[in-house]
Amino acid sequence: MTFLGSKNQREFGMSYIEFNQVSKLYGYGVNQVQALDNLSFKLEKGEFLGIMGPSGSGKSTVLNLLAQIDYLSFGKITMDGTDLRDFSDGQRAKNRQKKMGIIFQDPNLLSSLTVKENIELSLLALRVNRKDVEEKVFDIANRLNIESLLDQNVFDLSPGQQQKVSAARAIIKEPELILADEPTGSLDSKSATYLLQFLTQLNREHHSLVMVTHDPFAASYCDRIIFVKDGRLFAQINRVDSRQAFFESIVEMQATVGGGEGYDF
Ligand SMILES: Nc1ncnc2c1ncn2[C@@H]1O[C@H](COP(=O)(O)OP(=O)(O)OP(=O)(O)O)[C@@H](O)[C@H]1O
Repeated sequence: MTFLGSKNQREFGMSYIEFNQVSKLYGYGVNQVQALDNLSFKLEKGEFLGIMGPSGSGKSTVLNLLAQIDYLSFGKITMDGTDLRDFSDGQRAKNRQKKMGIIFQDPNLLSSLTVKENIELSLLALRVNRKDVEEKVFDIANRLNIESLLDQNVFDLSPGQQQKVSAARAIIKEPELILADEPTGSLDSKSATYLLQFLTQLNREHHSLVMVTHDPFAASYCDRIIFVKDGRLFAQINRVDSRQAFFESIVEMQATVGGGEGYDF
C-alpha cells in the first residue's frame, strides 16, 4: 500500500477516497427519506477521519457506502481513483474482505462460535495458513487484553468484551481501511481509551481510518472531523494542536451542530 509519509505530506497526495456530491435516498413517495444530500469530502491515505453529527444525520449511511454494502442514489464515490459503481457485486465483496475491517455498532458475532473462532474467521476466509492464524489471533488478543476470553462462547461476554472481539476480528487482517461505527459506545472509559490508542497505533502503522462517533473524547483521537447535519456537510475541523485543544474545539462545534450525548450545552 502506498503511504505518503508524515501527516503534513498527506495533504499533497492523491485522495484515497472521494465523495463527490453524494446523495442517498431510502424508500419511495411519501415514505422517502433523504439520508445524504450532495455530500462531498475526501480522505487521504493514512488519515484518521472522524464523522460526527446529530442522530439521523447520515453518518452510518456514509460508512455503509464506504463499506460497499449499500449503493448511492446520485453523485460519485471513488476509491484509489476507481468509481465504486464500476465494481461488480463480487468485486465489492472482495474489496470488503481484502481491504476493509469493519467495526459495526452491533458487534454481530457468531454466537455458535468461540471468541477465538470469531476472530480468526476473516483470516481463514483469506486462506492464511493455520500457524500464522494462531500467531495473529494470540497477538491481537494480547494487545486488546482479551486473551483469557479466547475459549469462551461469545454469548457469555459483556457488551464491552463483545465490542473488543468485534474490533479484533476487524483489525486482525491488517486492512488498509478500517471503518468503525461508534466503536467505543459500549466500552467503559478504560477499555475505550485502550481501543482508541490501539486504533491510533494502527493509524501510525499506515492504516486509514474512518470512525463515526458521538463522543468528543473518542473524536479527539482523529486527525480531522467532518460534521454532518441533515445529510449535508456542516463543518470540518483539523487537529492542529494538542488533543486537549482539539477536544475543546470539537465540543464547541458539537454545540453548534447538535448531536452530543451526555454533554450539557
Ligand atoms: N435502510 C434504511 N431504510 C430507510 N431509512 C433509512 C435506512 N437507513 C437509514 N435510514 C434513514 O436515513 C437517515 C440517516 O440514517 P443514518 O443511520 O445514516 O444516521 P446516523 O447519523 O448514523 O444516525 P445515528 O447517530 O442515530 O446512528 C435517518 O433518517 C434514517 O432513519
